[in-house]
Amino acid sequence: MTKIRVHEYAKKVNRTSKEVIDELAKNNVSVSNHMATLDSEAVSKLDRKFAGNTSNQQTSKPNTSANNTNNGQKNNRQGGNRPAQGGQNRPTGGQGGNRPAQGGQNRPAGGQGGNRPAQGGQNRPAGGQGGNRPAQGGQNRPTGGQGGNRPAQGGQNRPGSGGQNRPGGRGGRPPAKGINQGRRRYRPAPQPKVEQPLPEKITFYESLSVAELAQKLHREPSEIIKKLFMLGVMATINQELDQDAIELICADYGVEVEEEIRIDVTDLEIYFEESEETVEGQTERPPVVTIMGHVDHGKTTLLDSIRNTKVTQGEAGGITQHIGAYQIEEHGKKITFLDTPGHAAFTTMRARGAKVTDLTILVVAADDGVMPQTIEAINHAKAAEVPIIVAVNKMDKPTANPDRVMQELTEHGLVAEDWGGDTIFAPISALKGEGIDHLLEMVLLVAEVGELKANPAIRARGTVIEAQLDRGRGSVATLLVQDGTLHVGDPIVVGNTYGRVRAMINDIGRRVKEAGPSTPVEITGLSDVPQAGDRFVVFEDEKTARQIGESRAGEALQEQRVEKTRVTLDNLFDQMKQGEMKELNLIVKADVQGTVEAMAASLMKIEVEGVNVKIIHTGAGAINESDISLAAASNAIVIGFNVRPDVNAKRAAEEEGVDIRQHRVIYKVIEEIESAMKGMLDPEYEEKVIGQLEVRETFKVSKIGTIAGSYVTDGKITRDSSVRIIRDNIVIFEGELDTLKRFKDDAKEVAKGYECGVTIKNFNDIKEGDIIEAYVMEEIKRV
Ligand SMILES: Nc1nc2c(ncn2[C@@H]2O[C@H](COP(=O)(O)OP(=O)(O)OP(=O)(O)O)[C@@H](O)[C@H]2O)c(=O)[nH]1
Repeated sequence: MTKIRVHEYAKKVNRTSKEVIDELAKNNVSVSNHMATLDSEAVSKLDRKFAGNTSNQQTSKPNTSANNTNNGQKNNRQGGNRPAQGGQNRPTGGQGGNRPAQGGQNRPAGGQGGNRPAQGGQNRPAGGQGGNRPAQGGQNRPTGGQGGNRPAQGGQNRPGSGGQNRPGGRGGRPPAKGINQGRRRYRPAPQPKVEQPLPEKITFYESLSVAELAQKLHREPSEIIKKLFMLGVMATINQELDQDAIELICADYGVEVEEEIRIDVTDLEIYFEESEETVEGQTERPPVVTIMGHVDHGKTTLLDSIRNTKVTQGEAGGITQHIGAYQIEEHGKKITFLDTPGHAAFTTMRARGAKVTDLTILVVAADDGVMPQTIEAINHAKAAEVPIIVAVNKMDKPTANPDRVMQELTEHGLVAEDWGGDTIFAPISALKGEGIDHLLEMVLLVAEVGELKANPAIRARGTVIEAQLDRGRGSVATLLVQDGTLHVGDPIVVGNTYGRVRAMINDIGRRVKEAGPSTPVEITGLSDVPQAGDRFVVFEDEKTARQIGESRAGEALQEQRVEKTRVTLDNLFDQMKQGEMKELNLIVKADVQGTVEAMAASLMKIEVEGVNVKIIHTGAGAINESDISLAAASNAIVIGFNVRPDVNAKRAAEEEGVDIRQHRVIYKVIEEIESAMKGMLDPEYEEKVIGQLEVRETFKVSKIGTIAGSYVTDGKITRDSSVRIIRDNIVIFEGELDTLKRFKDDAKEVAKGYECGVTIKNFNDIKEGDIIEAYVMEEIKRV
């Protein structure tokens, strides 16, 4: 037998040389040092002490892990050291019990370990692991190497044993991560769910989906769906619930619900609403007056007369600038006049929802009496609910007949005070400046009754009177401050534009630093040119103004794309159904007054439940721009009987989306309105050109006629198309397609780039070079 040295034996039994030497000493074997050789007797003595445990000793030494795995599986002592490890040692019934085959006992000692050098040893500083993994490789994986790569195998990883099995081994991998089996097994045991308490109150905006409601109530969506089901509502998790459903569910849980009201900060109108803050501190403000009337009755003369007599006092030649509005002082009280020619501005502004006028002066020439535009003006003012003062002008003229004016106006609902009515009539001569003072006093009187108030302490808000692009100064806008005080430097949003008030000029061309309620001023500093009638609002800082201005500009662009839904006969019924229409406003124009009256009377008789017909204006003569602007402002339909819209009216109607209906037979008008109100208008069709063909050859076939061998140059042609034959840019025939063939077969349609044979019903005179236009009639969807 070969001799073995002390250190060799020590190594073999995994002890230190010193331990071996000590043991030898105990057995009275004396050795000088670790290099000493041992005889067989000494070895057998040592074996009694060490040999039986060789493997144990090896595995139990954490630092000698390289050897450990070899023996791990059959190592009994290991269990003692590491209670949870190893197949044999599984104290937890679940695992061990489930996997009897796993333990090291079942395996030939060392077999596995031998296959898995990489596993236990190097990767697992805790040497015992080798013992922990009897199932690896051996059982499940015949190839040991593989086993080594799959540290999470086996029952060891089961809940409860996992921690023990993985004393930081696996080269630092978190337990079971990245291993499919392991992942599932590591899932903590399902715990009974603790229900979160219900909230006391929830809020919502417009609607909530089932999932959102569940989240707000801290409940599972399935629970909500069940409840809805019990309430007779079948819902899915993404289904939107309306207010009723939300309230029902919340009532069931005893949770309070509140609908959020969100304010659209970009809607400038909201800043015009009175609040406690704005009402408190309100003081009297000057009235804002417009002047209306028939052509040549003296509007401009009156405006000039007032301005010259009042504004220029002390401001000799002061008016260098015309800003579209001016302010005068009468008896210490100010009056603001909107100096806009005619009533165009008045109506455009109202069409845009701006109410700027507190009262209107209706100028009627005493020598001419009530004329069509006088009536229009009355109707405009009435529709806007603005009080009217009648200025009976040209009283200086010998032909003046104020009584006639009074008489005529009575027919339009304006009855003079002297005659028992409540309309103020002021006889004037605009040219001579007579009666102006009295007129202004009357204005102040009406204003007083109106209790016009504003709060000069708040941030300014108001309306654009006019605006344009000035070469030198950029965007220039005349604003009427309606509430608050406007200052130079104020961050401002005007319509869809914004900026900072750079400079302010008042109505007499002076630079001012601030402008209070009812004051017109011209400002510069806007990023773009606003439109007359646009609202403006001052904001606390420039950032807010910019944000709101920019988002309004974006919205405006969007809106341009989606045309405004004005009432038309086509959408009337829908609007009625949606409850948006209670009154159908009509403007009736006809060739002669008699017809106008007859038509108005018949229209008034139309009875359809839910809607009243209201005729807001009638007149003899062509449909003009003023009719359109009144219609746009009042959401009315214009009916023309034997009259047509003039060019401007046509353009305006297109721009504003006003519906004009032209007829020649009275009963047709009545019928159309009535059926529109009942939602029974016949469908309307629109022609849609779908393709174009070029005739390249023709063939005459007896019995069939002329076949046009054609090439589709654009779009397509379908079997049911109507066709138009165009020769030298002139339509020579319009009719139906008879046959459409590709080679010899009938074709349903032939697209661009293909040839086809075409015959046309009742038309054989087709020639080479003719163009065939194919079109279909499509039903127009009613908006
Ligand atoms: N005699 C007399 N003529 C007047 C009076 N007021 C206006 N006129 C004259 O009537 C004509 C028309 O006056 P304007 O002020 O231009 O009338 P308007 O209503 O502004 O007319 P349009 O701007 O065309 O709508 C002018 O020639 C005026 O001089 C008045 O009080 N007496």
